[in-house]
Amino acid sequence: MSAAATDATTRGATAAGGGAVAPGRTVPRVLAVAGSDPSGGAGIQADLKSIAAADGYGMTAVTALTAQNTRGVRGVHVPPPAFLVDQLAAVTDDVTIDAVKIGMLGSRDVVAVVADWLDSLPRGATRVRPAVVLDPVMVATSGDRLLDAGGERAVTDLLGRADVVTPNLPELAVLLGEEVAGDWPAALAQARRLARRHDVLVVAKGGHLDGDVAPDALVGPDGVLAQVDAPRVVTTSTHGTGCSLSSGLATRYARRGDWETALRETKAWLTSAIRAGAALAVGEGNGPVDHLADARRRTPDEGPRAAGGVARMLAGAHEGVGGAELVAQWWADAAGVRAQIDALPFVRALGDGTLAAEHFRYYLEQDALYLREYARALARASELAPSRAEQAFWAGGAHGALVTELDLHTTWLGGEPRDVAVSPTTGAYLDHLRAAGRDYPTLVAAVLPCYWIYQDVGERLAARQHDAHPYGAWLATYGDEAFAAATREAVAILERVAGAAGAEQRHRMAAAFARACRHEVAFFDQAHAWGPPGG
Ligand SMILES: Nc1ncnc2c1ncn2[C@@H]1O[C@H](COP(=O)(O)OP(=O)(O)O)[C@@H](O)[C@H]1O
Ligand SMILES: Cc1ncc(COP(=O)(O)O)c(N)n1
Repeated sequence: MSAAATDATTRGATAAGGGAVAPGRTVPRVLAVAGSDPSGGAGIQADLKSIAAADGYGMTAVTALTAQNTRGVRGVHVPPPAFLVDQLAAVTDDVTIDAVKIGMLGSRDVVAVVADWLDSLPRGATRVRPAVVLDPVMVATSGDRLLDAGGERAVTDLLGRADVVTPNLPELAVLLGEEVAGDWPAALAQARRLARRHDVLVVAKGGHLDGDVAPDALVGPDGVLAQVDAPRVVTTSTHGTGCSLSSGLATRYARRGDWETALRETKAWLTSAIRAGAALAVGEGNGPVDHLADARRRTPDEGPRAAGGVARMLAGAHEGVGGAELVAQWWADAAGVRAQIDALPFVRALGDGTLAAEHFRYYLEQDALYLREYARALARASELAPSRAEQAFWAGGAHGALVTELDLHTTWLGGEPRDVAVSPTTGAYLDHLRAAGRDYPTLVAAVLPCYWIYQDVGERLAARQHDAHPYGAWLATYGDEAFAAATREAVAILERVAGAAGAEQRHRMAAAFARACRHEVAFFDQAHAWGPPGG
């Protein structure tokens, strides 16, 4: 590659994005009012894991105990409803609740307790009423009943007390007194009828339909507000998907304040959790999803439980897996974070042109700080590179970051970047690059996601460019072929280095790569998480 082409390389511009809790806001305090599943995949157990995966603080008021596993429900015990009253009062008297998820209720008496409790929650200006997501659980994935007949009728009374309701298709039909929808348009029409009848938002879920796509949609009284599609995962690990979706949604709404954003982020996370479920090898029937799969990948070097990519990668080290195969696995394991980036408010607003100027400026200023230090990491890679070609490649990348890219920032910012403070997100990413030190393979793995994820997300953003787009010229830089070529070359270097590395070294590389991917998400989200309010 020519020096000129390398100059255009590092990244057409920058990255930004998330996961972290926004400043000034606390970790959302989320209460699940639901039943217990001792096998851990559904009910309050799924809720606590989902809330944790969404960075929330989880609490539970237990409505019912079930004796169930992945194969079916053997028994249901509903404790005296008066004790649920006590549980709800104990939490409410002491804790400000940001969001509530309601799941299995079991019986009509329990529904009545929950209805009364919802009515007692604060309204008005002094204490903010929590957001309420109702998952009207009636039947388990195994086909067993989880709500008695009287409860089925009573649960309709709860609909008007919720902000969002998340029925699966059979539950939607029961709530309307209609036949189960046979296709997606019929499901959307039913969701709209339910939304109208009870003045509530409905999440229509396509999990029970067939086809390559598993669609979900946020539907209001006037129709579909947003449709969120995901690839349908071919798996039997779907025990608890409805519980997990609703509690993840409640937690993310408490943080984001926007149902569409919360649904997009929750769907991206859940798809990745469903994909990872089979590897848990829990049970013989419909197994659970792996709620914490992303978190495990984020810290693959921090514990013996490291699963998924790292486990496969370590196995690969013994089986003589080649560098290209290994790197392909790391990239496949990053599918979840790539979906998360696509779903971020910053990235969506940049794509559709509605991004607030203050948020774009915040991002550019942090990116300028990032690029100065990123260039140092690339220069260090150049210094350590074993061959002249790799030495020249990384030196070209460092030059490109300092000159081509920072010039671009200066143009967009209308002058040299201001002397702003390094944000916690930028600082954490830079610390990660510094931590690779003088270990060439780890350093190569740590700097790679900045090329690759940026190029991957950028390809989709570049396609959104048009003449009247306010960020059109910026989006066009994402489609730069020289940058795509540099990314391919960087990946080829990573494959070579991984191929030559031993098992321990491969472990360190996988960890550095996965962690840098997580930092990319946070970087793309940081203007919304830390920046000024968008106008
Ligand atoms: N095989 C699958 N692949 C991808 N997503 C799925 C799959 N099965 C269910 N989902 C998703 O899981 C969530 C729960 O869906 P669903 O199965 O319809 O509800 P429930 O678990 O309440 O029966 C939805 O977001 C749905 O799209
Ligand atoms: C205690 C309890 N609550 C809910 C469900 C529904 O599970 P799914 O999300 O698979 O429909 C369940 N099986 N057990």
